[in-house]
Amino acid sequence: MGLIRVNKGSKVESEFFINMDKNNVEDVICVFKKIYEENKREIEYYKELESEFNTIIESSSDGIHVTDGEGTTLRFNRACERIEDISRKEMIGKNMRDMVKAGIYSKSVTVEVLESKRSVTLLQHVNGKEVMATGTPVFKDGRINRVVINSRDITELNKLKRELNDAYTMKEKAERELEFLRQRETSERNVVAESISMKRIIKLAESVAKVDSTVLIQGESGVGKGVISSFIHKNSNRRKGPFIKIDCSAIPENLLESELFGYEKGAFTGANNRGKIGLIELANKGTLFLDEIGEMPLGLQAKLLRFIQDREFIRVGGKNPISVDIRVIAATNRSLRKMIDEKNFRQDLYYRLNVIPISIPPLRERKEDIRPLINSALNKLNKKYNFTKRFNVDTLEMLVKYTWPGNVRELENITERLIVTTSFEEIMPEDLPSTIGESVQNKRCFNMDNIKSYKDSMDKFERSLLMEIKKKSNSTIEMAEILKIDPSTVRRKLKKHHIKIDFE
Ligand SMILES: Nc1ncnc2c1ncn2[C@@H]1O[C@H](COP(=O)(O)OP(=O)(O)OP(=O)(O)O)[C@@H](O)[C@H]1O
Repeated sequence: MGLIRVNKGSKVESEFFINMDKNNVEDVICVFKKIYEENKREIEYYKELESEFNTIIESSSDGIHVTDGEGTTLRFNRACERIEDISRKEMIGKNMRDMVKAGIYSKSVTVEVLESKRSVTLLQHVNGKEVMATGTPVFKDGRINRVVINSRDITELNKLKRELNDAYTMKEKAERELEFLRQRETSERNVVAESISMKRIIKLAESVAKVDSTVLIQGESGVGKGVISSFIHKNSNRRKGPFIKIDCSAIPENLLESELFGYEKGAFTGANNRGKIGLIELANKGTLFLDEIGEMPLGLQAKLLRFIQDREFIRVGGKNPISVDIRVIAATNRSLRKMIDEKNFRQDLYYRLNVIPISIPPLRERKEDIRPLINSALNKLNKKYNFTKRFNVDTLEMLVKYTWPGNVRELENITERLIVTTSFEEIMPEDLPSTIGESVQNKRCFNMDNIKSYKDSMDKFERSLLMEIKKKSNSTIEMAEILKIDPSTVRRKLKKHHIKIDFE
């Protein structure tokens, strides 16, 4: 027996022990002794490279999915698992054509790459998610050897896109509605101007609208100072800008300054800590309507005067002046001249405001406007309540004769009350509140100019008489006693005139 040592190959140093018996080989023992240092380093390098490669693939936040040339999954990184909500175990070794057949994927980018033999990007639906995937073929010897797919979950992105689109649509809708409401308001709120005085005011307002001069509108409460002021705005070049109305009498004195001029953060205790924009700033590029200017506290009048002179102001607690581009319209039902004499209104402010004075007369001085105003209110309210009510001629006559201390606002309120509280289509004089009936001296229930026939007049008289007596009675029996007729006759006549038997 002898041992022969053999060195074989260039990479591995090995020893062969051969057991020989008379020239015959009995046993061969082979011992691989040593790997060449050089090869060992090479293998370690490849191992390290593979581990680094795996780490990169696993740490990618985009999905990386690799299939072979048949579309069978070889690799499926962690991001893929998260994005597509499928575990690696379920994917490795599965063919993508089968996954589409099983309905897990809506379509497969791998299949499309294999068919088209080029890079493909498409939107896949996987487990209810929207996944944007790009597949790239890797060629070897002219054939596709691998398909590498990058995928990204765009469900969230699409959701945000949809929300953004919805927001845009809503914004456009709101703008259109606003425009529609503006137009409707102008047409529905057509300013009634039948009297010569109102016609003159409208003409003046139209020419004033073309310039930016400050306007002071004076007139009793409810005559339409607000209506004329918004008419000026709507007919001016600022019509697309804001129309900001400030009712100086409605805001408490201690809040008026910060409401008007705004404040900087920490300006006073209780102030919003981000500061607040004032109504004057909000009116930039538009019109500022200072209603009830007579109620502006004296202290604030000085600051308002400075603002009107320079179109610049400083927020409460602020340092830097802010400039705005606005037209100012002020209105009052008080005599500012008298207030100046009483030292309650600054004379210099009055002259700054009174550049273009407009004085709206009360309704009692422009009776021609009453009828069209009633008709306009009636149409508006009939539309609002879906009614078809109308005023009886005598009722209308009484309304025209009434002095309307509350002016147009009172007229609108009474019209609304009558429309809502009366049961019949035609609103009769008896339906009017007693204040109107009493103040209109002529208490006739019919108009001498409007007699159709004897019967019609007698009918009107009878109805009117019944309504008046009913107001004074608590039952049909009481009515019968006053009228000295039978209660059954009273009931029959009430029925004939459609008067409700509704005693409390
Ligand atoms: N000429 C008019 N045409 C149509 N409606 C009018 C007219 N004048 C006034 N009105 C209506 O009368 C009501 C009162 O008008 P407005 O508020 O403009 O009066 P005002 O003088 O500003 O009142 P206040 O002094 O109380 O502020 C509003 O509903 C308005 O639409």
